[in-house]
Formats: sequence, structure tokens, C-alpha cells
Amino acid sequence: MSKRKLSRQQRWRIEKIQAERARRAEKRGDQDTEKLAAGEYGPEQQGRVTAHFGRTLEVAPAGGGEPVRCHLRANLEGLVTGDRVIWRAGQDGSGVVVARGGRDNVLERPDARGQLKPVAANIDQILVVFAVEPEPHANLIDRYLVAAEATGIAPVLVLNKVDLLPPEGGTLRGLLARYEALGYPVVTTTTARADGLDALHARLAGRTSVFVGQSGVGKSSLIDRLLPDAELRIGALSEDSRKGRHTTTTARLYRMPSGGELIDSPGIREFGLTHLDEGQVAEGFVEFRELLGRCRFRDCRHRQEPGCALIEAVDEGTIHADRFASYRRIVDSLDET
Ligand SMILES: Nc1nc2c(ncn2[C@@H]2O[C@H](COP(=O)(O)OP(=O)(O)OP(=O)(O)O)[C@@H](O)[C@H]2O)c(=O)[nH]1
Ligand SMILES: [Zn+2]
Repeated sequence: MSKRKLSRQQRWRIEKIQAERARRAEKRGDQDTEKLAAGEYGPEQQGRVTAHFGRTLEVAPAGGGEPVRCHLRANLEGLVTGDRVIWRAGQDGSGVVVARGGRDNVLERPDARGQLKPVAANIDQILVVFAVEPEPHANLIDRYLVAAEATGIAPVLVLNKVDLLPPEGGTLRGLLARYEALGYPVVTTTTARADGLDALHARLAGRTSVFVGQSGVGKSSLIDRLLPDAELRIGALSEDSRKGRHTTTTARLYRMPSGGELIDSPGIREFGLTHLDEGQVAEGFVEFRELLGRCRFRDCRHRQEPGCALIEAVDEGTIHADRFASYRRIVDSLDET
């Protein structure tokens, strides 16, 4: 930047502003020092929101230890479970949240009026649970994958109830091999054997996860095993939850004894396609991505247009016909969702 010649008046104004800033910073510092000296609040520390009830939050200290009930500083809004925060401990065992950290990602759900609302943040992976029974349609798996891809959170396929698989493996293993070939991690589980969750434990360790999937696939059964302590599941009792408010809807973050963190709520379990457009659905098919924009027509909708790169790839076998059929079905159903 080139040096500007400042008029005397401008210089005077800048100096005045800077002096004012310095004075304010000093005052803030004095107030903090006073409070610290009075023992009102401890120093700033990092934490993570484990639950929220309106303007009351529960924050787990980053260094470990029990979650602390915190209130929010007046200018903070829209915090959700999983948010990283800066907070200060009070004398009475409660605390105050003074700032929100940056978010890697956020999971949103439509509210009663259909408006998207954030429900949880900073999730490393979405575990899409399927089961040998009820048998999944490939289209259903694709729907979950597209929805997950749109959030930017990595999906993992979990095939549960493998105790019910026929000895030769059935068609399901072949189906999941197709997804593995696309780069998706696949984990198999069963709650029928003591070691049936070993692979899942390994996958969860050191990460923050959410479980989604259709009814009856065994999400509750898996989570019960991952959080064996009933108190862990209910979490530290807060005043609001004792009154019975919000307890079934708020997302909660749990630390699993076996390692890793789990964010769970009925709303998150029902996660699905929401408010996506055709382009986002195409982007949600990972093997389509490098071909998008290579069709002859820039506005190609990949239906019967000549020179469509996707249709050519299907003909050549580089895109599986079932995946392309799935894409079409999802696009055709967008108006209904
Ligand atoms: N054979 C077998 N049955 C299982 C397994 N895991 C869960 N189940 C059974 O599957 C049924 C459904 O399990 P849930 O845990 O309720 O399934 P969910 O996904 O939580 O279902 P919703 O609550 O409806 O969303 C129950 O009868 C479980 O006992 C498994 O690994 N093997
Ligand atoms: Zn096309």
C-alpha cells in the first residue's frame, strides 16, 4: 500500500480513536482483573458444548472432567451441541461462555415451519446404519450418501445384524463392496456377539460421530452398547431436563468409554434428504463429480441429451447403471421431499 499524506486533522482524529481504543481495552482489562481478583470468573479456557437448553448450555472442559452448566454472554447466539467454545468457570460451579470457536461443519434439520436450523456442529463422520433385515435398497443407501455429501461430513456405511447373513454372504456383501470401491468405509456389526462391535469401536475412536438410518436397523441397540451406562446416556441432570423440557429433542454429545464422541438426538437419527437441488444431488454421487461440466451442453440435465458425459460413462460401465438409476429417482423425487 502506498503511503498517504494525512492532513493534520486526519492525524488528530486517528490518534484520538487509537487513544480511545487503548483506554477501552485497559478498562476491559481492569474489569476482568477486578473480577478475577474477586474470584468471580476463572481464566478463559476451551470447551465443547455437550447439550443446550435455550440460553443454558452444558460445556465439557477440553482438558476432561464433568460438563459444567454455563450461561451465554448476551451477544452470543445460535450455539449448538458440538460447538467449540471459550468459557470461564464461576465460583458456584457454573460458568459463562464468552466466545464461539470456528466450525468445521454443521448439521441442519428443518424445523416445524420447514426452515433449516443447525442442530449439531463439528462432526467427523455420519454413520449410516443398514441391516441384513430390513434389507436396504441401493436407492436408500444412495439417498443417505447424497444427504451426507451435501453436509460435507464424511459418511461411513455400517451393516448391522450380520449374524443374520446367509453363510455365503448373500447379495448384500456384493452391494457393499460396490460402495467400498467408491471409497466409502464399510463396517459390519452385530449385537448378537460379544465381539460384534470391535470394528465399530475402532472406527469411532478419536472422532465425533452421529448415527442415522431407517427404523429397525438397530441404531438404539448399537448406541445402548456404546453407552452402556444409563447415566451416560441421560447425561448430567440440568434443571431444564429435570422439568422434563427439551429432553427428547436436544442433541447431546456423549463421550464413549471405548473412545470417541457421539452426538445423538431423535431428530439427528431421522436425518435425510432436505432441500437439495438437482446439482447438489449430482455432486452427491462421488463418481459423477469429475464428469460434471463435461457434457456437450452446459445445462445438461443428464436425461437423454446427446453428448452427456454421465450417460456415456454408464454405457462404458465406469458408472454403475444402478447408481445412475438411483440418481434419476432421487432427482425425480425432489419435488416431493
Ligand atoms: N439379529 C439381530 N438383531 C438385532 C441386532 N441389532 C438390533 N437387533 C434387533 O433389531 C430390532 C430393532 O432394533 P433397534 O435398535 O430398535 O432399531 P432402531 O434403528 O433404533 O429403530 P428405531 O428406533 O425405529 O429407529 C430389535 O428387535 C433389536 O433387538 C443384531 O445385530 N442382530
Ligand atoms: Zn449430462
